[in-house]
Amino acid sequence: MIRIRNLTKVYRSASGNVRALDNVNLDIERGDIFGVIGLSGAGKSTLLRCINMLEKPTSGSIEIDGVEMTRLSPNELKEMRKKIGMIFQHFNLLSSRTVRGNVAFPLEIAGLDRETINKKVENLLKLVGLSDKAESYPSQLSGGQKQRVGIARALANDPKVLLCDEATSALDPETTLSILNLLKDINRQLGITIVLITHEMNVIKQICNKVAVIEKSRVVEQGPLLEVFSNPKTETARNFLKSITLSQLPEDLKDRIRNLNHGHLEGKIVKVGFFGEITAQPVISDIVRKFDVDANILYGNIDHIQGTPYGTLVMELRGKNGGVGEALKYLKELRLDVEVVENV
Ligand SMILES: Nc1ncnc2c1ncn2[C@@H]1O[C@H](COP(=O)(O)OP(=O)(O)OP(=O)(O)O)[C@@H](O)[C@H]1O
Repeated sequence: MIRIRNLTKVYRSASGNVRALDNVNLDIERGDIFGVIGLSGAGKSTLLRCINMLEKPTSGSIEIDGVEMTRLSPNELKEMRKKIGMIFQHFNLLSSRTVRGNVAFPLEIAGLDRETINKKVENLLKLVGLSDKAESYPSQLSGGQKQRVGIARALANDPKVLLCDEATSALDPETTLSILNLLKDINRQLGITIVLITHEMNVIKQICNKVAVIEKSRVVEQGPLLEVFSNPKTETARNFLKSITLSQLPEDLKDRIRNLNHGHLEGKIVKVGFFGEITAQPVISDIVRKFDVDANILYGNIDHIQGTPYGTLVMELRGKNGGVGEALKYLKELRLDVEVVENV
């Protein structure tokens, strides 16, 4: 569906050149919800904006449905852009138009007749759950409602692809979830391919089936979500995974750790992040047996990404003759994320 080859983008300015994308290759298939994750400045927005030619690539190829985007004439590009909807972090709505007027806007530009426009707008507002807000102005809407208008407007010309530029970054967690669920429904119901960029692993885990990790202008990992995060090969991917596995610990845990009745054995409080198959292995009883340590579980949580478990475990390990150190080494060899919270 979208085939990107050797895409390079260099911004040139008086203060010097910035290579925002360096030889990027990506394959996005029809029906994918494809997430691109990376830190600030990695090149995510540039990549998204190159897909619909809002930024002109310096070199390389972008094919959408077999059409080479970099070779289109201005008129051909205008037509092709109708097939590519886009939504933005700050919604980019027209403040002087009502919700209805905003959604109708691309249809008016496309030259459709009033009756067709009215009908389409009605259906779109129903799809995004805003039928009762048709006559409201953007300033009268919440962030989540504004993004719903953005989505309805992006879908007006029946696109095949929807590009989402940090679409939930300005929203609270609950609203984020409702917008992500709406995007998932749209993907399923209308068969629209979605490409989204984000710096938040929580967004990726919620809806994407495939992911690319972008680091300093290059795609360093890509593939099915579970494949990439079951066996992350780069520090960047590992850190994104840690952001959900080694998640925030409860406030009272520190007090509980402080109040533990410390014995005379050497001990450590360790936080272990796990993802995937490893949860099926009896790692705790393994370390107890192999290294003659005591394991006291202080906290644990478990969640699922597409049926695959992941989570965090905090435990107190105590032992003698270096047993705790050996146990930690063993856990790391199993590719678990291990962090020593405190020596006790
Ligand atoms: N118009 C521009 N002119 C010059 N440099 C630019 C321009 N747009 C982006 N850049 C630079 O290109 C690099 C990639 O920027 P880009 O916005 O694509 O990253 P990003 O991953 O989307 O970051 P963020 O999450 O902070 O938006 C950065 O170093 C940025 O400063």
